[in-house]
Amino acid sequence: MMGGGLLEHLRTSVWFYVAPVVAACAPIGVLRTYFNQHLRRPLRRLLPFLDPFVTIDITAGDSDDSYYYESRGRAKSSDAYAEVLAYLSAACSRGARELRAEGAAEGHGFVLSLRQGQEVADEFQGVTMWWSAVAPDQQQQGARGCCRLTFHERHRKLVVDEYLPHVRCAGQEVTFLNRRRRLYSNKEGVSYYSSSREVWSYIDFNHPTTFQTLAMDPAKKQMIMDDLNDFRNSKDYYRRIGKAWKRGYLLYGPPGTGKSTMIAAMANYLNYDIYDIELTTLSTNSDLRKLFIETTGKSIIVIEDIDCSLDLTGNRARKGGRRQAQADDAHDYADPNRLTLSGLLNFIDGLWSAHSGERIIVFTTNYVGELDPALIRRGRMDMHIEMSYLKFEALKTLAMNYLQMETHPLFDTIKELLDEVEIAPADVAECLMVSRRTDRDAQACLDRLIGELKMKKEETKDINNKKVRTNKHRKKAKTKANAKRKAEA
Ligand SMILES: Nc1ncnc2c1ncn2[C@@H]1O[C@H](COP(=O)(O)OP(=O)(O)OP(=O)(O)O)[C@@H](O)[C@H]1O
Ligand SMILES: [Mg+2]
Repeated sequence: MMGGGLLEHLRTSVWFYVAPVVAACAPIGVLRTYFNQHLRRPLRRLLPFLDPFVTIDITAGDSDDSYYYESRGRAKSSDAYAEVLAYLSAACSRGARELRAEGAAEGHGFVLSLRQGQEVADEFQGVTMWWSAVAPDQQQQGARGCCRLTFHERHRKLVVDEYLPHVRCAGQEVTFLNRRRRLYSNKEGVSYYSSSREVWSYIDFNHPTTFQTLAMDPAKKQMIMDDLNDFRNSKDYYRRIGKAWKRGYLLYGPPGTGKSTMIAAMANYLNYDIYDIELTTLSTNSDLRKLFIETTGKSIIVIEDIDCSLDLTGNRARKGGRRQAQADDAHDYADPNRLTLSGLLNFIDGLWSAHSGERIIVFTTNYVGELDPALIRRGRMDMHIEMSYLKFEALKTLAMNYLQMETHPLFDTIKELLDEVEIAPADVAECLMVSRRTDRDAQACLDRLIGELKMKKEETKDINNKKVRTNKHRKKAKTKANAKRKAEA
């Protein structure tokens, strides 16, 4: 009765006839506004019941927007996109049927990635995630392609808190392994306002040396490799104890014993870049500071022949006690217009704490005794490695490198000679160099080495004889002088 009354009432209203016409003719925009204002929210609440899947797009970025992102503390989206692509390439592309191949930065291999439109599934903690490579929308100007992740709503927390960080981390690792490594050298005329491009120049680093080809005591070699491994895997440890993630190595020994070769082996072992600092081209502490700031993580910073680099050696030790040295430090560092030992120490200790990423610093020297103890104390240079003259075990490595031989009848003679003679690996390497690898050539190389060792033995004998003669002479002269003094008394 009441319903009939209402209908009657509406029929008398003009809107009863006009409203459907208005609705039919209403512009789509009006309907859309009505939908957005009144219907969208309730429908969205219904959506998870109908479609429980969530998607996240990681978009290809613009290489010019780095300042924007860095200034807001966010990673460039292109970085994240590249990392996701790298991750997918390594982790999931085996399951995909349509792939894209790009030449790898090193070697003759290819890096595979998903072709646009391809989908792959990835398992993480027993949960399946779906990835697809989405092509940019051709209709939209400036649209970019993206990697789209789809997962069930109930795994949202797992994806945001654990899966995506895992993807980025693994992607960074793959990108790092695929990159070309670099050997940087500092340019001249660095100022504090120079950009990183003006501070460092680089070439690709393709040194073939590995720990396997490095000739030295096998136990010592293993110890160094273990130490590097521990360092590489100790991110959490360094964070827990509140120290910068860095480690210092001092390599010392006579010329040609493999100090520079060891640095190349370290870089190859860790897959790090090398920053080679030539201190003599710098004039102030600020220049040095700038150089350090512009290094990246996962790198080895090298200062070769530190004993020859400016006046950074034993001055402080000679000047007086510890107190005097500290006073000198303060004075030196206060003077930014000079390059000083205290400036260098300060950068090694302090500056890195502010840097993220692991760094290794290596000093090399031929004269360890002449260095200021402050420069090489434990904590600054954590490990002191002596690169010594060649011993028989290390010779076997060189024989393998140069002649591809594990043993030879002449090895016994060589072993005996090596026990008596000091010879640098570089000199032995010279003897073993041969253009053709026939047995006859190998024999000739070993003969050459034996000749060289015998010659050195004679030289050593001569030197020792001379020393004995001089000592005898000195002793005689001393006794004579004492006797004369006694007689006079
Ligand atoms: N321990 C070693 N193992 C393998 N090769 C070596 C070794 N030491 C030297 N060599 C060979 O000798 C060459 C010179 O060695 P390297 O430059 O590493 O010596 P260094 O100790 O850095 O000398 P310097 O003190 O003069 O800088 C290397 O290119 C390498 O071929
Ligand atoms: Mg060297």
